[in-house]
Amino acid sequence: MKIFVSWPGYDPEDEQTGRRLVEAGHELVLAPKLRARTEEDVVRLADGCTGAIVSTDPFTAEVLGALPSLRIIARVGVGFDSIDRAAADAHGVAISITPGMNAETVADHTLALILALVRKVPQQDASVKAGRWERVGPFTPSELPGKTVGLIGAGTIGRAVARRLAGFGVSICYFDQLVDDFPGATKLASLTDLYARCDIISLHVPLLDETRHLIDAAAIATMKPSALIINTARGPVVDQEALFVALKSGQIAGAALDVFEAEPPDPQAFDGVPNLVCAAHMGGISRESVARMTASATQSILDVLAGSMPETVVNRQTLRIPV
Ligand SMILES: NC(=O)C1=CN([C@@H]2O[C@H](COP(=O)(O)OP(=O)(O)OC[C@H]3O[C@@H](n4cnc5c(N)ncnc54)[C@H](O)[C@@H]3O)[C@@H](O)[C@H]2O)C=CC1
Ligand SMILES: O=CC(=O)O
Repeated sequence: MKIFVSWPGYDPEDEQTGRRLVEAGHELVLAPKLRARTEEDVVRLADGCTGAIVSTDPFTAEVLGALPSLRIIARVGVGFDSIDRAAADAHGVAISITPGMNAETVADHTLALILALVRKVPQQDASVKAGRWERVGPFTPSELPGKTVGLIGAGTIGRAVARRLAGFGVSICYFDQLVDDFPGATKLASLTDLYARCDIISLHVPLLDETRHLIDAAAIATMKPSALIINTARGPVVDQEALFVALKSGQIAGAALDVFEAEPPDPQAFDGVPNLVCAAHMGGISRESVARMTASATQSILDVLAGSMPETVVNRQTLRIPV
């Protein structure tokens, strides 16, 4: 069977991944490395394929309707908001993810972004390289002990972030309707409460209808002027335009974005936006996590196409047509 591969971490010669698929009799259809693929790109490139190993390519209802051979989409990662689950259920397309394989990586990245903001690392880097030696002044950093960190979403990644923060002398609170048991962190009854109390607000929710633009102009207006926002969840959880307006006016103190409303973002959007640290959706990426996730996605493809339904398939209970 033909397997569409657009995940950039895929090595067709690797013994744990590409070679295993070929040895099992499958043919790899390697997508060209594009900055972003449109729905038309996916339909054209994955035409006739039975499996797909992907990152954030759009698998909308239209795309799924146009790819009738497809039986499994293996999402390398955990957030599968780029795949229309209801349409996949209706068309009998299994969606697998790689649970728990990049959570610690995202938590490391979140701490890196928090520390970069608090310690003003990017500004110091630019200043030293420009031949300056500014130690006390506008770039004087702050410190973490004594600060209050608010986690929105206390699932796998939120908790991994909290474990790391435990050594920094901060108070940790969180908002997550589904989580009551979170030793070392205080549950808050509302987001309003969290915005009012926290110095650092870190997002760890999936992108859902109710989390789209969770942080908007109205939410930002209730935060402390010293607040820092860190988004390693999904770009549309934050109203990016409202955030940039707030940073420019000094309504809040800084932000770090690993994810953007459109990826890759238009660099012109950053013009004149101060105290913004950016990364290229790198939260879940490390040498180690890429190897783990790619092997897991490969295994899911092999299992499903051999007729079994592994636990990595998130819609195994709701598929309306058996794969
Ligand atoms: N930047 C990156 O590379 C990566 C980003 N992610 C993103 O991080 C998200 C979280 O991942 P996990 O922690 O593994 O997911 P998870 O499912 O373990 O935890 C998510 C938590 O969010 C909570 N939640 C859902 N809606 C909420 C709301 N409206 N308000 C407050 N809490 C809410 C849930 O109850 C759950 O406890 C993923 O869905 C994905 O979008 C994940 C991996 C890598
Ligand atoms: O964005 C990455 C993921 O694992 O989700």
